[in-house]
Amino acid sequence: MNGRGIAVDNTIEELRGEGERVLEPKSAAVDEDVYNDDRYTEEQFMMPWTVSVASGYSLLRNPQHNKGLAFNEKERDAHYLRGLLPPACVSQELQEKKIMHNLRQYQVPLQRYKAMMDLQERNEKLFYKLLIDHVEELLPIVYTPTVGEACQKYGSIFTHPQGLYISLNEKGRILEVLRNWPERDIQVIVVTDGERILGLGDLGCQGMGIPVGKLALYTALGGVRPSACLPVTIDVGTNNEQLLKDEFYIGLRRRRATGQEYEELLHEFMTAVKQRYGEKVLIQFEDFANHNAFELLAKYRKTHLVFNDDIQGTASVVLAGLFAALKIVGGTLAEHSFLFLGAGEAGTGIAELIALEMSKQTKAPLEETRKKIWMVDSKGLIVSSRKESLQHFKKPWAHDHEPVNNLLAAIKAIKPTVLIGSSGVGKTFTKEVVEAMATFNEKPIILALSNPTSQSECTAEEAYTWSKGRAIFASGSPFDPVEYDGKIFVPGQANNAYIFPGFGLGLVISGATRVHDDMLLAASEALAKQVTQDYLDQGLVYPPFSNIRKISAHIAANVAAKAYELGLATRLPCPKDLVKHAESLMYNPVYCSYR
Ligand SMILES: NC(=O)C1=CN([C@@H]2O[C@H](COP(=O)(O)OP(=O)(O)OC[C@H]3O[C@@H](n4cnc5c(N)ncnc54)[C@H](OP(=O)(O)O)[C@@H]3O)[C@@H](O)[C@H]2O)C=CC1
Ligand SMILES: CC(=O)C(=O)O
Ligand SMILES: [Mg+2]
Repeated sequence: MNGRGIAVDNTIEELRGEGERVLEPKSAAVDEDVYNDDRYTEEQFMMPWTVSVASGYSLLRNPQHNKGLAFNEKERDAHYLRGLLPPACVSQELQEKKIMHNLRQYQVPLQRYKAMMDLQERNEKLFYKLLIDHVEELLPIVYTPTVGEACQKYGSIFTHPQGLYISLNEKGRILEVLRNWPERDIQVIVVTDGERILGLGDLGCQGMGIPVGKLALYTALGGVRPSACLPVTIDVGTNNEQLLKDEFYIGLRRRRATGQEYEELLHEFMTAVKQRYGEKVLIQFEDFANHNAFELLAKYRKTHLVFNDDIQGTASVVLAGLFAALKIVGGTLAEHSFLFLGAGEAGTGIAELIALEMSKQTKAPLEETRKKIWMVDSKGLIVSSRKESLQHFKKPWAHDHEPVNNLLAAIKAIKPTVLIGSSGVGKTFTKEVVEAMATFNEKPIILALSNPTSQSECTAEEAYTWSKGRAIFASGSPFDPVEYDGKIFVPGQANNAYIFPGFGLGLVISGATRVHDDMLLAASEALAKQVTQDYLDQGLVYPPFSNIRKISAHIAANVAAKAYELGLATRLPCPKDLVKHAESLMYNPVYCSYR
């Protein structure tokens, strides 16, 4: 809020008590230095004045309440806006039309990103209205792939802070830092430490673009109120040499803290969050490196409402895509075999959920169903002879087999029906790889999950062309439809953005206190049900994002139902119609009328 307010309010009353000067608006003549700005120098201390009643000039600069030219005549009179706006009064629809027109003039995606972030800071309702009404066009801007570039350049494009930065400097004072955030009723926190931002590696403090983007989707796609969302970046340093040398870098200039120093900061954060916001705040871990991600999830899932989007959200979205894909290619999960390129958070998280679902369907033990799933990491196929040296999360996937040192050889040896890319390395599904998949599968299922687009294992065009139009393809970042052999192929977007907004909404509306794996399965089923025969006929295994709010309501309802069934819900009794209930609670960014 701007410091040149016209109202005297509680804040000022408090300051009055502290013996500070009081603003008297009536005396604010233009030639008078009422704020004493001229008098103060950098060496002297002064109070940063603010007002808390949003009216007049400060109302126009309050993103939650600002409507810009959409303030009507009555509101302009009642709220001291006369003269602060040009005479035209316009509708929200016209504002949307204008912004879309302006956005489309920008050729560079990053310019669109900046324009969207500026809008979010200026007029929140218009930002969300735009995002909801133009979701397919704007998702690639506020989310992958453009958000990746924004994080890489965050320091140079930084104009105003978004979210909460908690660095090692704040150790011992994290609760105090949380109290600095203006909102008290937080329902969802997305937190990163910036170490594995998409497939772009360690971006340190500049990873903030990800929690900000994910939470924008929580609101636009899942209907969680923006004021209930808190983006957090934990800055423990960065090992990215380029950023450490970059004069515009916004984070701590030190190498990453590890071990006890890291754990203590994270523990203080987790404790402070519960203390400040209670038991039912959802903490979504996002884009942590795998050496921390699995441990954080295992440690805090017993004491907090936590969800790792990369491990669990991705698993749920891929399983949903597989449910739909099986309707096209036939067979049950257990009748298929799976090969992953990349055995990290995404890869092993997906594999574990597939194995769990297979085990539920066939009643076979998990150790058996896991044997249908194979993984290749940077050292080749994960096999028993490597077990000793493997990270703990890879061990369940070390099956008996000769060593195989590359993907193509592994495909030829395993003959999978499903190939999933989750290595973060682009262009790894080569022509030979896709052709090999198409040799022994009539309809190979190929998912190139790595983000952003530059890291995608292959493009949609490559998948369709090299498989001669036979691949069932989806990718983490979006690709345009492809024409091959006179037919249009529409690739799906296998991205956890389908899951986490509805999943989180389900937890919030049921008042869930813990996340259970069965809730992930419930989310997958709900999403897969939204893939109609029409979409399947086009080879689409995910519904279009244009229906996402309806989809999210169904996911939320299924997740909430599971929470009630498992006795993990606290908002009792369970509403009769959970879909309607979810829909009724979704944030709707239409302008309010001001008295
Ligand atoms: N579409 C979606 O919704 C999501 C997509 N992703 C994307 O998935 C990617 C991976 O994320 P995540 O699993 O968290 O990352 P991790 O770092 O946890 O895992 C990466 C894995 O890839 C392996 N790998 C790296 N390079 C190669 C290579 N050249 N050949 C074979 N394997 C390799 C690594 O092997 P090693 O262990 O040997 O180093 C590791 O097993 C990212 O691009 C991310 O954006 C992630 C979450 C959701
Ligand atoms: C989509 C996502 O969460 C990732 O790429 O990390
Ligand atoms: Mg992620």
